[in-house]
Order: sequence, then C-alpha cells, then structure tokens
Amino acid sequence: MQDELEARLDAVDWEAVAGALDARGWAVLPVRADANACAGLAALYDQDGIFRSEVVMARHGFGRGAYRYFGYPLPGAVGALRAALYPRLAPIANRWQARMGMAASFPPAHADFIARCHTAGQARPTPLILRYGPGDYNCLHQDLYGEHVFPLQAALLLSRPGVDFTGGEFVLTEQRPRMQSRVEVVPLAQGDLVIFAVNQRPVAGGRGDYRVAMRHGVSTVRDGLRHMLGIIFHDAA
Ligand SMILES: O=C(O)CCC(=O)C(=O)O
Ligand SMILES: [Fe+2]
Repeated sequence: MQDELEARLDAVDWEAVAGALDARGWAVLPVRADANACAGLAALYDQDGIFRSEVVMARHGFGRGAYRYFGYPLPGAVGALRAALYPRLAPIANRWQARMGMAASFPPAHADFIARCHTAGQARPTPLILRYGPGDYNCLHQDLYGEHVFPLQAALLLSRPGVDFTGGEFVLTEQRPRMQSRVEVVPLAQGDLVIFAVNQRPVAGGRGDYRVAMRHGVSTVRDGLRHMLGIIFHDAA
C-alpha cells in the first residue's frame, strides 16, 4: 500500500502544486483517495485506543463539533501519508522560508524534522480526525503548537459533499498587511487532499516579497456528518 501511495504521489506534478501554493496559499492534489480508503479512515474515529485526546470545540470557543488527535504509533495509512507528503513539500517550504527571510530550513526526511520537534519538547502527535454534525463548524484558526512550525499542512475530506453532508465548506482567509481579509472557499470532493499554508506565506509585490497570514476553518454543516483527516507536520508541545 505504501508503494502505491508513493507511486500516486510520484505522478503528481509538484511544480504545478508549488505554483498554486505560491499563487493562492492552497492547492488540491490531482489524485483522489478512493471511497473505501476514505470510509476506512473515517471509521477510525470510533476506534478505541488510538487517540491521545479529544477536543470538544464548543468547550474552548473553537466552534462546534469535535476532533481527536491520534497517539503514536499513528495508524499505518495516516503515518504513511504524513511521511510521504512531507519530502514533497519540504522544498516548497524551504523556498517560502527563504523568501520570508526566516532562518529555519527543513530536512528532506520527516523523521529528522520530527526529531527536531521532539528535542524541543514538541513530542505529541498532531494528526487528527474531525467530525461535524448538523450545526457544527470550525472557527478560523491556525494550527501552531510551539516554536517549530512546518509552514504547510494537509487535509483529506473523507465524506461526500451533498450526499453525506451539506454545508461544511473548507474556507481560508488571507490577511494582507494594512488591508481587509480575503476569503476563499476550497471546492473539495470526497478523497480530495488540500495542501495549505499554516500561517504566513510569501507574496510577490512591487517592492519584493511580503508576508500574508492565512487562517482556515469550516462553515456550518447544515445536514449529515462530515469527517476530515488533518495532517500537520510539526508535533505539539
Ligand atoms: O474540517 C476541516 O475541514 C478543517 C480541518 C482542520 O482544521 C485541520 O485539518 O487542521
Ligand atoms: Fe486546523
């Protein structure tokens, strides 16, 4: 299965993905996870013993709905996806860091970046599954969990829009210096994987690059049940 994942990711035009990320701060990969894989991942939400914690969003003012952070060891498919995506994104992340004048550079292998997080006390795994029912939503936020931040993250829609749920759009906002925020709705089908900026990203301006800050969230689910798999590459303090 890992070979198949690698082969599918190898077929992606990563230059085009990098171009979309540079232009908009997000990109949907041109490969889709199949319905069985999505159902299998969504079913993990109800499995005992694989999560380290649950967050009921309303208790923290984060929104409504809940999410569960996986514990280590991650389920095979989740760990494989995290490890396989990272080396494809690290060159893009390194280019962004340089353009934003930020010192950190990211090693080519995820295990080495995770070792850096763990040494700094960021040792708790961050991949998660989110579940939303009618009336649930996720306020705009950034998944920052400590000093070490990998500037891109991924999310995989496990449910079918219009069939399993309605509403529940994945949204991103972009805050430009001294300007009002701009919002984008990311069109996603079941199995789509969106890559997006965690926090800041560089934008080319007339006088060189400047930084914009991105946030993401989910609009209110009207009906049904929506599951999302979130892959964050840094660990949490
Ligand atoms: O449910 C969603 O689409 C949002 C997921 C999310 O916030 C994340 O993966 O960090
Ligand atoms: Fe998030």
